[in-house]
Parts: sequence; structure tokens; C-alpha cells
Amino acid sequence: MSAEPMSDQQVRQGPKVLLHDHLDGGLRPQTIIDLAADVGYDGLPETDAERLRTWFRDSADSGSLPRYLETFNHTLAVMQTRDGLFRVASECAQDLAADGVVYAESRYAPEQHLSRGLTLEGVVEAVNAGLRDGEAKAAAAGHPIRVTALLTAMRHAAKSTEIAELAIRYRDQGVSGFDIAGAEAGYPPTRHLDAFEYLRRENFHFTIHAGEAFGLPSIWEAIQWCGADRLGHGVRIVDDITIDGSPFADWVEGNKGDADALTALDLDRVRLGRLAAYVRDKRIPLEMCPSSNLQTSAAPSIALHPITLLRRLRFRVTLNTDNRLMSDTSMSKEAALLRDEAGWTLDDLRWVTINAMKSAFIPFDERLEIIDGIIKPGYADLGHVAPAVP
Ligand SMILES: O=c1[nH]cnc2c1ncn2[C@@H]1O[C@H](CO)[C@@H](O)[C@H]1O
Ligand SMILES: [Zn+2]
Repeated sequence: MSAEPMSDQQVRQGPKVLLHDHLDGGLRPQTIIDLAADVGYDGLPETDAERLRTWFRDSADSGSLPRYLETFNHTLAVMQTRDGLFRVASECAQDLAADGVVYAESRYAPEQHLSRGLTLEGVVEAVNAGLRDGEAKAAAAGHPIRVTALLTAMRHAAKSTEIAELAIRYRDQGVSGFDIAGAEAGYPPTRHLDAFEYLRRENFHFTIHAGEAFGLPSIWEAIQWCGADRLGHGVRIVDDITIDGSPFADWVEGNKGDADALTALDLDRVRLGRLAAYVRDKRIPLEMCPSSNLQTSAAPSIALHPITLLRRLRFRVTLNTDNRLMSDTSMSKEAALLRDEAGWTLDDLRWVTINAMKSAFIPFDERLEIIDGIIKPGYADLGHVAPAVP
């Protein structure tokens, strides 16, 4: 890694790409309050925007994925009408653009937005219209962005084939992929094999939340049984990596006090197991979300988050927000945290950005256009000198 430093301004201005961001996990607190008043939802824990922001972050800090997911009841409650979905989607595109994101994939589960009479098609069309509105406003504000949607099916439910069919119906109208999310333990991805087989027959793209709250079996199933193009999180792939013959987790335990342990680690001491080697060899993208992982206890700290080891080992690592509201974060905040606590440089930010764009679900020529036309010139403008070995 180069020692090139990066300033807050470079972090904000550097073009960024976001592949893993939940639409229902990124609302502005004031919007939740406004929409709750509009639809008569009186279940909010706070009615002041700043206090509500803090409530989400603190409640999501539970250390458990199921409890983290409970906070979504409040955002989902206000995303049940066309107007609500339109506004949330529009603001999502505008907020990401203002943070320097140039391409994003925003995911949500249409089946969770039907409680006030919308149809699945109505949900997708409202979100798409909102995203187009947000893109137009962002461009007018001088921050062009492109946002496509990923349709998520909830892993505990039985709607995955229906949602997969919905994604195919809208594949040429703003929907670029499919995902499975929700509590991981007890709900292996193979429960949804029919949906994945259907999507593969349709030559479509999908990612699976795997290796977050549950370890290697879930990653293995997602790749080898389901055929996932990318892994949502995938952070537990380190369970298949040893350092001096000991599991990565044990090494982390022994180095908790050493903030530089990962950046200084001699990579000759590291060995990959067969699954980890497969993931790296096949360049399977990992949608990593450091702050979210701290909140659900999937990683111990930013300094010792596996993303820095995986980046150094040159897995196809991408950097993501997961839920900006629940983690009180943004792409710039995630990058600045890695800079401050794990030694990340402008090179690293550019590298994960290009990785993400290569791994996006839009067509190859469109990805290349963004890489060559926006990302590379954007970093060159910041004074970045491309390293000899990228
Ligand atoms: O980190 C996560 N792991 C698993 N599921 C999640 C995560 N974040 C959000 N969701 C789930 O995805 C749904 C659709 O966006 C959300 O409603 C939430 O239940
Ligand atoms: Zn997620």
C-alpha cells in the first residue's frame, strides 16, 4: 500500500461507488418524522430529528443482527405509500451524490412495503420514479449520480421466487439485480434455491447476504449451491484464513491492543483455506460494511476489521455503508474511519472504488465508461498518482 495520505476533502471529493446500501436503512430522520405525520404512524420512539438519529444508532448498537433488524420496523412503517417511497428514494440518490458517490445500487424488499395497499409493481415503480427524480436533482446540483435498484427477498419468508420474477420484469427499467437479506442463522441461502436457479436461467445477477452473522457454511452455500455473483458482507471468510497456523479470530484476540497489527502483519505468515482461496481466485466481490459489522459484532474494531487484511491479500474488496441511518454513516465516514484507524490511503479508496465499479450489476461497457470517464480522472484531479502495480 502506498503511504499517500488522504485529506477529508479528498475523501469527500473522490468519486465513490456503493454496492450495498439498504433503501430502508438510509432515511433522513426528519423525513421519517414528516412521513409518520402524513400517514398517521404514532409508533416513533422520538419526534425530534436529532434525537431520532441518536435513537437509531444506539438501538442498532445491540451486538446482535436480529435486534439490529428490529429498528427497521420504524422506517418500514413510513415507506408504505407511493409518495413516501418516492421521497425516500429521491433523497437517497441526492444524499449519496452529495457525498461524492457516482454510482450506487440501492436495495430494498418490495414485500415489506405492501401494508397500505400498494402492489409489488406499485412499490418498484414508486422507488424507480424517486430514484430518477433524485438523479435529476443531484445532476442539477452539480453532483451527477446513477442509481440502480436491487430487489431483496427476505430470507425467513417464502416470496423469493415471486420477487425474483419481479426483478426480471423490471430488469430493463432500473432494476439491476436481486438479493437475499434478513436474519442469517437458521435461514440458509439454499432455502431459496428455486429463485436462484430461475435467475441463472434468465442470465440475471444476484448477491446474497452471507458470512455476516453466520460463518463459512453460509458463504459456501451462497457460492457453490446458489451461484451468487457477489457476497453481501462475506466478512467471515476470514474463518478460513490462518496466521502462523492459528485461526484469524485467535490472532485478533491476541492483538487487540495493537492498532497497527493488521497493517504491519507479514503476509508470509498468512494461509488461505480452500474456500477463501476460491473466493479470491474467482475474484468474487465482497461487499464489506465495517461500521455495520461492529454494531452486529461481526468484527471487533475498525483497526482489526478483516477488510484491511483482505485488501492487503487482494481479494475483490468493496467498501459499503449497509445502513446509513442505523450506523450514522456515509461512504466518506467509512473511508475516513479506515484512514484514521487502519491506515488506509487514497490509493486504497481508489482501489475499492474501481473494484466496486468492476463488480456492479450494470453492463460491462457502462461500468467501463464510469471507470475511465469518471473514476480515474476524478482521482487524477485529486493529485493521485496511479501506482505501478494497481
Ligand atoms: O446487514 C444486514 N444483514 C441482513 N439483513 C439486513 C441487513 N441490513 C438490512 N437488512 C434487511 O434488509 C431488508 C431490506 O432492505 C431490511 O428491511 C432489513 O431487514
Ligand atoms: Zn445489508
